[in-house]
Amino acid sequence: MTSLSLHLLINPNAGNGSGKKAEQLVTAALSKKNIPFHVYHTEYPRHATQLTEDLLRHTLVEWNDKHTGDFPLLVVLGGDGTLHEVINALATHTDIPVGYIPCGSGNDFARAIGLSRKPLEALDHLLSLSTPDEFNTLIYHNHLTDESGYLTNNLGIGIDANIVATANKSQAKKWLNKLKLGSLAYLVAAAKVLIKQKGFDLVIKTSKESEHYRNAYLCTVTNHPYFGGGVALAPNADARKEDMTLVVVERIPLLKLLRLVGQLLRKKHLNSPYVHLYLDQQIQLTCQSQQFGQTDGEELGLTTYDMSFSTQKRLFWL
Ligand SMILES: Nc1ncnc2c1ncn2[C@@H]1O[C@H](COP(=O)(O)OP(=O)(O)OP(=O)(O)O)[C@@H](O)[C@H]1O
Repeated sequence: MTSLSLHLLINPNAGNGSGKKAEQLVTAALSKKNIPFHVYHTEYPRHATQLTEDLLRHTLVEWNDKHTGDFPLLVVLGGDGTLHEVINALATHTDIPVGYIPCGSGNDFARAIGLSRKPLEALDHLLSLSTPDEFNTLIYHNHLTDESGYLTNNLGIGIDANIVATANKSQAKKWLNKLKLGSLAYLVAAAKVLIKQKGFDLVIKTSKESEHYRNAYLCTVTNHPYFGGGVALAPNADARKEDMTLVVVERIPLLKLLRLVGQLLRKKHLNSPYVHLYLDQQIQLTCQSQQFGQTDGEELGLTTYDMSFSTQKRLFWL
């Protein structure tokens, strides 16, 4: 078995404080097992990026099964947002493996790859491995700004991103977070913007087809089934496969929309004529009106889009 030295990058606030609890459990278990570890806490948004870049300069190395001594493994304790920052900081270092102990609110990536959301079970799994494994991450390139980004989950334009932006702005989120009811803020935000979100013009292109939607409501490019904390939007998507999944949902009247939400929660939405699914290794989308966007649950703001997507394999210690 590979001997490891663990570098635990912890967001104590993830999952309304679950990060802190996970830290206590994990560090106690590691001390008991005499496994060496170092702890780094994120103190504010984007701090995980900075901490990873520091570790990249001094500590982290590419995977090599001939490595002598303890292999320095970066392990993220946080939610999808913290993992997103780490993966982006290591974007050009795909052979540096990343371990993960999920303790966020949504934990969609963990759900997708079948990783336990119980910290000690995830730790046991991590310690049972002797080599890393490859999973696909998504890369988006924004042709308007010439920027690229890496995703473990999805990029969404429209209602999902509007909900994220509205929840983050709301005063209610602050006190709901204090009451450990942060997820309720998203439900409240959803109720607020479900009708407010108007249909928008969207052009999509894959290697096989192109389509012009005049009344899009949700447009999500994803690597795996889940979004929004366990909603199986693209039930057949798989982070081990090269194909990405694009889901477009059309804006429909409220009653039909509520019915569709019910179908979505029962995984019956793919039968709806208003839901369109594309599986491809090349996806391009253009939206010329300003719409909310989100990447792995983090806000992209209110902007226009001309983006192409591809996948990239990276090593995870999972
Ligand atoms: N100490 C901190 N205080 C406030 N925000 C932080 C802190 N550390 C990290 N963050 C930010 O918090 C955001 C959310 O964190 P994270 O995704 O880990 O938890 P979550 O939102 O509860 O989980 P999920 O994304 O799975 O729903 C991240 O974008 C990160 O930048």
